[in-house]
Amino acid sequence: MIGVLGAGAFGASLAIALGREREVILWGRNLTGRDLPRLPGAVLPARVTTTADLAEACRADTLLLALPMQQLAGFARDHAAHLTGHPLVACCKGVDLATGLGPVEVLAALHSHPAVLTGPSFAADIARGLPTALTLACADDRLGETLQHQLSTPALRLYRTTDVIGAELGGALKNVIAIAAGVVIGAGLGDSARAALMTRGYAEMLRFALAQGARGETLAGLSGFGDLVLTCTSDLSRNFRFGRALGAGVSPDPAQTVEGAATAQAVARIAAERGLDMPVAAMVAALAAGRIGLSQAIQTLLSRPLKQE
Ligand SMILES: NC(=O)C1=CN([C@@H]2O[C@H](COP(=O)(O)OP(=O)(O)OC[C@H]3O[C@@H](n4cnc5c(N)ncnc54)[C@H](O)[C@@H]3O)[C@@H](O)[C@H]2O)C=CC1
Ligand SMILES: O=C(CO)COP(=O)(O)O
Repeated sequence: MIGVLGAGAFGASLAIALGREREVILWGRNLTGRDLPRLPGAVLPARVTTTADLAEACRADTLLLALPMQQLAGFARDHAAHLTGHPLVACCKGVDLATGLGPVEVLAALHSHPAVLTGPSFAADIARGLPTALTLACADDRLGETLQHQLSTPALRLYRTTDVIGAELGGALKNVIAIAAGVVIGAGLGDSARAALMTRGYAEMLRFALAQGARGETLAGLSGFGDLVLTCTSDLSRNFRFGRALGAGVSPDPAQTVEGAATAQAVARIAAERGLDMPVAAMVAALAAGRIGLSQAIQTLLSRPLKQE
């Protein structure tokens, strides 16, 4: 039995996808019956049971944590007694603002080798049974292989890596670049500018991740390049839409989970501390926090010194 903790859009979609193949229990703190308010119209398969009782959900063996990144540390701390010892798979994308840690490091006190599931995967697509491929990263490759088989379905193909840092940073950083891509489109700068921004943004992702010990090929894979392309080019992305609203000078929807906004603050701070050049992340952090306006943000990007690619 697989437990999915968090019944927002992504947790619900994973429960639907996995529940087509095997027994799943879906936990949400406000879950009532089988209603999925973050995934309107989606229906849970019969093999998915639902609960608002965390102890009941934690009778499952493997636990998938599909919570917003900035809630993960508090959740792990508050519910350590239920979570400790289970194989844990973090399904969130971001960097914890308070500590600068990724999801796997945040969960490290609860299991010796937490895993992370990341890559190009809109909840709406997953729930409809549309195909995609994801990265399952676990430092313990034997556990990673077990999880890979447990969590793969005919529509969800999981590729395995032991490069946890690379996988989680790819997922975290692509959201920051997606906000910037949204700004470019919202401000009417065009598709060519977006492609340039994505390319320079990818260079930033790689620079930051390599400095934290990631492998370059992980960033070039599903969890980095793959998710960057998806998120920077689709209206389904909340990070892209958030940036597009900023670029168009309208207020973003405050009800949406936009991981890249807090992650940009964390990444910009770490980059400044370590002397890493991350102009796109710094711009997104300043714009999202209201420290600079739109014209200054665009000017910052366009006035970078001329240098070798
Ligand atoms: N929606 C998507 O297409 C995808 C989302 N993700 C990632 O999944 C993570 C979750 O995102 P979504 O499910 O989309 O967000 P969401 O906003 O749809 O749902 C978040 C859920 O977490 C619950 N929650 C928030 N704080 C909590 C807490 N302290 N304790 C218990 N429950 C809490 C909320 O009640 C809500 O049900 C994010 O890190 C996101 O980047 C990853 C891939 C795709
Ligand atoms: O991570 C995602 C797709 O892989 C979802 O992106 P958003 O959080 O921007 O909607």
